[in-house]
Order: sequence, then structure tokens, then C-alpha cells
Amino acid sequence: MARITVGVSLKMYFGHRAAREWLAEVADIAARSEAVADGRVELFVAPGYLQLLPALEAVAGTRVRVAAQDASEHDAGAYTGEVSPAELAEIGVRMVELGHAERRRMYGETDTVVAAKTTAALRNGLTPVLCVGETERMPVGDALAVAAAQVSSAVAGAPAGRIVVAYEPVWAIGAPEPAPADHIRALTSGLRSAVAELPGRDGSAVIYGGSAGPGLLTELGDDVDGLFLGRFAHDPAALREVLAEASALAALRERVPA
Ligand SMILES: O=C[C@H](O)COP(=O)(O)O
Repeated sequence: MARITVGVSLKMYFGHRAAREWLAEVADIAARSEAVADGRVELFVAPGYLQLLPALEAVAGTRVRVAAQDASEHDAGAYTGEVSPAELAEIGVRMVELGHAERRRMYGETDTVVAAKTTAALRNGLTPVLCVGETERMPVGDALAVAAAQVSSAVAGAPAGRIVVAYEPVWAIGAPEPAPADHIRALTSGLRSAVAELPGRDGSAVIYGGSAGPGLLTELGDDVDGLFLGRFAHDPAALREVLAEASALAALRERVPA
């Protein structure tokens, strides 16, 4: 199936009530989207930890997947303040964001930590949304080398399973605009080839994040498997637009054999 993946992280932008209201609107949008309902578009939402249970409740009966924004590398034990990937899976969370630029930069997450967390996620049946990307503007070849090395280090030694690679150039996160389309295309195409060579990663996807919003998916076309949105999906109407674009792109891919 020519699946397009669209994810949204709320980071820590919303309080509890605002998150619940947003989730209710997203659940309604998803329920009305044929492409989400039949699986041509995979939609996942990554709210804060305290918002996970209400999120699961809100999207029950739809195909929307709930993702955590991080998870421990340990399943259980004396790890104060950590959140267990085993418990996330137990409550119905399906995906987990790992190695986001903000965690790497502000919380000291190294490639080694991201690799341990990736192993733990896959061990527990969670699909890692592996965030990778260069920290500064650089030529595409150099940027690809950085991002591809982050991917291969994260999955080395991890159990087999699908991964979603979110290519997020750090300099384009929280910016007024996404990275230039040519840069994104070069990187997502290169990462697709790199992921295709990894054993045990069938069905994996490479999506783009970093100030993404309506219009970008259509501009990128076939060179990307979807988007990872932040601020520009806080307005549910913008997410509705992106899902319509994803649905059109999925339909186009079904008509044109890969
Ligand atoms: O998690 C999402 C990305 O970091 C993108 O966030 P942004 O679209 O607000 O730049």
C-alpha cells in the first residue's frame, strides 16, 4: 500500500485542557478522512505523557496512532522519573519519538542513548520515530552523512521492525519556514536508500519535520513518505489540509507503480 505518514508532536506547548480539545478535533478530522480510515494515510499524534491516556480515549474507534515523545531504555526498575516503553505499549501507545533534536541538545541524549532507547522500543513492539538531522546548514552530501550515521547507529543491534525516520534538520525546527524543498528531497531520498539497505526494516518510512505545514507535502511529492508537524498543526484546520494533501498523494502513488 502506498502509505503516507503524517505525525504531529505537541511537544510541551499545550496544557491539559487545550490538548484534550485539540485531540477531540483531530479525532473528528480523522474519522471523516477516508484515507486515514482505510490506512492509505497513517496519522499519529504525540502529546505529552499526561495527555497519552486522554489521547487514547479520544482516538478510540479511529486508526489514529498515539505516540509518546520519549521513553526509557529500561522496561522496569529503579529509574525515577522515567517512563517505561513496556507500560506505554501496555496502555495502547503504538509509536515513540526518539532522539528528537531538543532531547539531544537540552537533555544530553547521545547516539548511544538513542540506540538503547530504539532497542527498548522495538523490543516492546513500539515503532520508533527516529529523529535525525544535521545541526547547522551544510551541503546535502555532508548533511546526508550525518543523518544516515544517526540512523545506522540508532538501529545497530536493535530487534527487527519497522522504523519511521523523521529527517529534521535542526536549523529548520522552530523556524518561520521549512528547509528548502531541494534540500529536503535530497536528504529524504538518500535516507530512503540508506534505510532500504538495513536488514529487518521492511515497511519503514522517511518523513520530514521542521516548520512543516500545509503545501509542503504537495511540493515535495514522491520524494518523501510524509511529514512530522509541530506548531503548524496546532490549528486543526491546517492538519485537515495536510491530510487532504496526503490523501491526494497516496491516490497518485496508487495509480503510478513505483
Ligand atoms: O516535532 C516536530 C518538529 O520538531 C517540528 O516542529 P516545528 O514544526 O514546530 O518546527
